[in-house]
Amino acid sequence: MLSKKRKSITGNKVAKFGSTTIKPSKARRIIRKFHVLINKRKIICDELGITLDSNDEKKNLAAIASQITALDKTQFKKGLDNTGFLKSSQSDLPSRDLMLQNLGYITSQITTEGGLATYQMASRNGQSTDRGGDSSKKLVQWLRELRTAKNSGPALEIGSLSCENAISKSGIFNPVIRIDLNNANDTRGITKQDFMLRPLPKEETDTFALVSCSLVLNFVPTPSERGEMIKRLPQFIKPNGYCFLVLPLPCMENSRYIDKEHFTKMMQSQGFEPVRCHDSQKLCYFLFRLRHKDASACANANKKQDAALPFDSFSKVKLHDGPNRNNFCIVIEPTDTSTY
Ligand SMILES: C[S@@+](CC[C@H](N)C(=O)[O-])C[C@H]1O[C@@H](n2cnc3c(N)ncnc32)[C@H](O)[C@@H]1O
Repeated sequence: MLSKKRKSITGNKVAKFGSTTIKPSKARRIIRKFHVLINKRKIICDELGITLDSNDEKKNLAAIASQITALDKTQFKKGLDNTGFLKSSQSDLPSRDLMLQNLGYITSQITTEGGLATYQMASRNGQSTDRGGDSSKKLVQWLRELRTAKNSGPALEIGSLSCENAISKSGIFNPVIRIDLNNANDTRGITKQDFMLRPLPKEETDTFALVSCSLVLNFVPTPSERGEMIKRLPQFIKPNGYCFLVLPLPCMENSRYIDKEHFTKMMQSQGFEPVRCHDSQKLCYFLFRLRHKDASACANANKKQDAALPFDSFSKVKLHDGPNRNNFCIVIEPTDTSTY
């Protein structure tokens, strides 16, 4: 019997991964919800003095559980039991009780909905269906246009969900080292590692011809942590090596605090020059090449060329205003030159 391709009610293909099948619209909802939950949790935990310094969900949940007893277990429990709480109780100035209740609610949502594993399953669905598929196809297309040779050296893919993507199959990079906070998808091909904790390369031979960071920066919870990730990137890349970055289009097109021009200046401050940029319906793709290894030297060189450019650091500055804009932001703290 011929197997029929499954479609959702809107005509979009329904993706199947292992035994899990979800519609693109549901995948989008899960991704959005997870981002909202982890961002709100970070804000509340900062306010309550609860330290979440791990990207390991189990450790985060254990940290909350251990510290909540000292704060107020009753309020936290109220939140845990109260489905739909977050929406109904939003307030500009949440009281401590409200924060604890919200934290309880967020914790229950993250736990019951499967947390990071569910989010990654939804992201994999996104890769193959409504986002136009694997984002590294664009990277490979660009590198072919740039006549990049086969076997150009090793690549590092941060936030990897599959060993079958174009970046791994093109033959341009060898080997492709794939890392992710959670390697639930492929325990052999993807190493469980937090990029922020990956040891810095000691020798240039340990660096990469390409670092790919597709839809990862938007996953990082706070503006300054995103900035720290950007600052780390050049340290892993060979001179003239590439950095491929992908962000959801609204982060670049519709934010109060960032746009493509501003983001490009941030990357330039870290020694990168822009090579390619492309918008699809939902995503914004960037390819940068590393020119200067030393960000402080690069900042000074750029400052001399154009004194108006704030190249040392990028704080939270409103660039665009309007009711329908989002608050996606990246903050780059001044580089501590003593560490160079
Ligand atoms: C939306 S998924 C994107 C996956 C894929 N690269 C793509 O383009 O579809 C984001 C992934 O980034 C991973 N991630 C976020 N921060 C990370 C970090 N510090 N180190 C490694 N992986 C990280 C998350 O675990 C998640 O699987």
